[in-house]
Amino acid sequence: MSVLSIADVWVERSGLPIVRGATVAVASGAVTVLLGANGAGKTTLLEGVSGAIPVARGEITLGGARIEKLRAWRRARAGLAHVEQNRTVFRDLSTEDNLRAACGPGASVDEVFDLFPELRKQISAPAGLLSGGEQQMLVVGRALLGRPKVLLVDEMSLGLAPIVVERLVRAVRLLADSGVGVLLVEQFATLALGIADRAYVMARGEVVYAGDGRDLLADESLLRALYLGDTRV
Ligand SMILES: Nc1ncnc2c1ncn2[C@@H]1O[C@H](COP(=O)(O)OP(=O)(O)OP(=O)(O)O)[C@@H](O)[C@H]1O
Repeated sequence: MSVLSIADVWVERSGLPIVRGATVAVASGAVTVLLGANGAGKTTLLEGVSGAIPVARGEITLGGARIEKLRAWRRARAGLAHVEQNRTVFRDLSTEDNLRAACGPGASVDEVFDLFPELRKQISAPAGLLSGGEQQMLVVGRALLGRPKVLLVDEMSLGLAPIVVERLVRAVRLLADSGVGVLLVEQFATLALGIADRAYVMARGEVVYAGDGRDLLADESLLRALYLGDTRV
């Protein structure tokens, strides 16, 4: 049973259809990866789902309720968290205060420190002085403190060293194991598929593959063909 269901969703930018009829299902307690070449429409789809930009057509259901017409903050309140591509923290606030500002009812900053012990060591440091990887951990941590049902994560690896990306991807897997439904857009395809339950590939605004993450990981030529947008495979 999907906690987030995206059905035949179309999203436009400057009047052009960028996402064309995408259908994606995200289950609780699972990692669903969304792959595709640059410009395929992954970011646009996530922004349509979170409400950052409007959806032109289609249905989005979160926990059984339709959300595609709600404003972004209402979708967030309904349990949808969006970690956007350009990580932003309150640079002058400490690590701890960044987290406290994001704490939802019943949530504790210790949950984030348990997931990312390296942040505990920087508890009093201004967030602007953290490394890129630590700032990304903080962004993910802030999102989880809102107790989301679903976490949309857009290329958290941007500009980070592979070892740090691996660390973040493992943490995302743990979040899913705790019950959150994760939709992960990631340019490190094999790394993401390594923790994924289900995978989708987009090409030129359309979903061209939907299937088991492990199947795709095991079939490199299929993955390559999908990235090139060859929908005949
Ligand atoms: N404001 C805009 N007006 C028109 N087209 C746009 C606008 N913004 C983005 N696009 C186009 O939309 C397409 C999809 O972009 P999007 O960022 O969603 O792709 P993506 O799959 O996330 O790729 P990337 O990995 O590069 O972020 C691209 O071809 C891009 O040029």
